[in-house]
Amino acid sequence: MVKNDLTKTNEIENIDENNKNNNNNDINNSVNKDININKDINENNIIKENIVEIKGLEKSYEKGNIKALNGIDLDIKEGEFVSIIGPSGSGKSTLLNMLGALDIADSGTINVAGYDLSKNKNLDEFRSKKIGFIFQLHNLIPNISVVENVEIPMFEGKLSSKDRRTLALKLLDSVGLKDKAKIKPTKLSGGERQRVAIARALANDPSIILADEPTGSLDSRTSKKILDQLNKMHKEKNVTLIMVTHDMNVAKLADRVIEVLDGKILKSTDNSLLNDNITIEG
Ligand SMILES: Nc1ncnc2c1ncn2[C@@H]1O[C@H](COP(=O)(O)OP(=O)(O)OP(=O)(O)O)[C@@H](O)[C@H]1O
Repeated sequence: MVKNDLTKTNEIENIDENNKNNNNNDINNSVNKDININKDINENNIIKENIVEIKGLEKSYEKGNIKALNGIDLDIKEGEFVSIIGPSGSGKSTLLNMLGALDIADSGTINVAGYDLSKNKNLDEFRSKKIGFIFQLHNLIPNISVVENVEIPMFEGKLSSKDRRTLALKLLDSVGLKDKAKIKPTKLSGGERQRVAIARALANDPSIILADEPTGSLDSRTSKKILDQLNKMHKEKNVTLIMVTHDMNVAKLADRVIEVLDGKILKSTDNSLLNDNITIEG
């Protein structure tokens, strides 16, 4: 009996010891998990630096009578998808033009992809190497072929003509238009032209794509295709995407929606967690 009791006590002690070890393991695992989570956050912080830093940006037209931007403060992280929304005349396009160095601010600072755009220096280099533009009126050149349009931004680089053509065809393939490469843009539909504009915007492997109303003139089915393309490109290439739109349903697809009013940022809404499993409605 005594022996049995002793054995039992030993067994209970062993079980207790095992439980203690298991509990310690659980605690260690959860501590390790926490450390890993913190490491991810730290790693994310290292990877996702600000690619855009804007402070107190102001821009007036008509000798100061029209205040298009009235003190914009905005940071955008590398690889972020941001939409800018607001009523007509609120300053959206002016802000996008500043981001692409298509216009110069009156005051404030604007730093994009390591270039200080307030300094008015190396802006051609910045535009050709760092930025891809997509406009509502896609600006394709009508009298050259689709593939030649896509090659235009590549002339700044060092690719041979053969490599330019190969890359342009690959980009057209990625937007589903390889078979239209040899025809003139005038023979394409609005949606197809916009997809060519997306391919062309990617041609110089930019850090940032600036899109001004990329679906503005398109029907909802074609808009869906364009938005799918933009989303795909943003996710696969980790390109920072900044898109101006009037349409809140389109704006909400972004990680963050910036609402602009009277040249100022009214509100910034983070959608990144909501949009992880997003499907775009046609
Ligand atoms: N080149 C210019 N010369 C004079 N005024 C301008 C110029 N560009 C913009 N503006 C004015 O600056 C303000 C902001 O214009 P902006 O084009 O940025 O607005 P928006 O929000 O993009 O408008 P929309 O949605 O109608 O395109 C408007 O009052 C506009 O009339």
